[in-house]
Amino acid sequence: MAVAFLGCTHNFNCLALYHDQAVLPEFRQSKGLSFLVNSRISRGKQSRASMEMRGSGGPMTSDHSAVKIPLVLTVAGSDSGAGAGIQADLKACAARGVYCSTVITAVTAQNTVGVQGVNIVPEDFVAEQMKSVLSDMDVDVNWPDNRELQMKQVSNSMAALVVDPVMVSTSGDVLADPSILALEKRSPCVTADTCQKLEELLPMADIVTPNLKEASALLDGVKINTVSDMLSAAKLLHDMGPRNVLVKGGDLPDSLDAVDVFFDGEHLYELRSSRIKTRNTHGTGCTLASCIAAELAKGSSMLKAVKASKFFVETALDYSKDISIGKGPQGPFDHLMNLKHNSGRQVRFNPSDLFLYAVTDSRMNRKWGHSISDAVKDAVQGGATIVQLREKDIETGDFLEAAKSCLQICRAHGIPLLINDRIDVALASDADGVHIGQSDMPAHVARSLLGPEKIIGVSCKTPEQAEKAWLGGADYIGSGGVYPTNTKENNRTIGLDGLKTVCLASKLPVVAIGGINISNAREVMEIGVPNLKGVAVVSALFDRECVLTETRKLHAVLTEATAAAAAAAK
Ligand SMILES: Nc1ncnc2c1ncn2[C@@H]1O[C@H](COP(=O)(O)OP(=O)(O)OP(=O)(O)O)[C@@H](O)[C@H]1O
Ligand SMILES: Cc1ncc(CO)c(N)n1
Ligand SMILES: [Mg+2]
Repeated sequence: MAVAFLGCTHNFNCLALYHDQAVLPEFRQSKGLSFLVNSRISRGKQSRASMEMRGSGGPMTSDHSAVKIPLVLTVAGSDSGAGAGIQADLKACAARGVYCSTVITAVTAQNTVGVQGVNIVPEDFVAEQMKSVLSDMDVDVNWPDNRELQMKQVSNSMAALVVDPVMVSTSGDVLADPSILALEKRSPCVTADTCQKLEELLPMADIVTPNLKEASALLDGVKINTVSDMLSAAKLLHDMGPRNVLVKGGDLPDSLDAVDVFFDGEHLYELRSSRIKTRNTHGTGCTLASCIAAELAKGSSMLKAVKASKFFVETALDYSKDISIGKGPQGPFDHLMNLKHNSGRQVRFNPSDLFLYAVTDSRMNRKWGHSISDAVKDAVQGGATIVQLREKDIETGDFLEAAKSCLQICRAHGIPLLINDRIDVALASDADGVHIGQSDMPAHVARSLLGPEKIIGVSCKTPEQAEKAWLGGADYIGSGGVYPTNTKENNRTIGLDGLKTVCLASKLPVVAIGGINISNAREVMEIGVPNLKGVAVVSALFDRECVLTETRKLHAVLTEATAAAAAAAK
């Protein structure tokens, strides 16, 4: 049968799924195995441009109303503790902006202590779930009765296939075959038959992602204790047929880094990230695999998907390193990176605070004989909705004193005060947060220092920087220079187009910055993207004799521009 996925209008929907023995009945021994099938981007049907457009919220389909969403389907086991398995896949895909449907192959009774039981879903019912999803969710599949044809159908209709050969978790729990669990988790924990059946699947995979124990099991028990062993294992696994191999080194003994080895059949890559010191690593493997699937579904190439996914895991582990869920040795982590926000933060950042964003400049204040606190007072009274102290040539002690007095002014008006770059000054003064640039402290480090309640803004000129800011836990993006400016040396101008590109690429609220004043603020607000929340200005307010008057004028321009935009949208 002609496979509709490749030929129909839906062909830039990508599906990822874990296969299981229900569609591969001959894999009976491997009941607990889960396999992830993914998008065929690497096989190159879609144009990258169309994938990117879809990833950013467009384009519309031919009926002009529906927004196409990248899809992932996982076929895997459920983890009642919700750190790994299906639950990890759902959270990882949600965090990556991809829809995930789920076919459940096994239900585990599991928590942070370990796996207490496994209940296998009958093969027929796994097949029924597959049929329900595949016959409906944008993959136009004609579902055959014959199991072998079903397997072919699934393989053909997916854009690519990711196989995560789940057999042994980091906790040491055996997930490959329930009969082994009943035998007190003895070692070797994976049956030869399981490996043999998996071998049959590998040639179909676009990538296989074993951890150290799983790689060893697939290679007849070969010892993998060093990075050099991992490199050899990746090559040997590649000989078993998958297009790409990722040997995950989360459990590598005595390793200061978290090292994974990637092999595409030609080049070997050692992918290193910092090893986060935390008990909360349950489900890193599932998360990595589903994140790779999600990135592929968005149109990424394989290596880029793997790198982005590794960075995602590292960032989420770092964010979650001090959360406490469960009493056992291996806790879950927070894929969406907002649990601490919700439990701790009293007043969440309000994006409308970005409306008129005043950024101070000591040189200008000196020129006009204004003290920092007088300048801030005038800006606040004139209608500034947030203030940032950007003091480049001031002693630390003076900066702290200025921050404290400005904080009193801002608090009295109920508006936030941010500190540029200096996390120490923000902490010492108890300011509301910081604004950081690309060469300052990375957002995720700032977040871990400042905790969940402080506001973090990051300057971004590109969608890639915006993505990193979001992953790092930023609350907003400052994007520019929109126009040329003298306030900042060597600052590349990105123009209104560059601003719009960053806004469209991010879910975060954005404030425009760079050369904005009362004569051009209106055209900035008129670019017509909902997450552009306001303008940030320096000289338009502070390189003027009367800060109060200038702020009032700019406030009026912005109010008019937003009212006009709202009327036009109706
Ligand atoms: N402490 C850590 N800090 C940073 N990265 C880590 C850490 N632990 C694991 N990783 C990364 O997480 C990913 C998953 O690797 P791991 O070897 O733990 O898989 P796994 O054993 O299949 O996971 P699990 O069984 O816990 O779901 C890899 O990219 C690995 O480098
Ligand atoms: C259901 C399930 N799948 C995978 C893993 C691997 O972490 C786990 N612990 N539980
Ligand atoms: Mg692990």
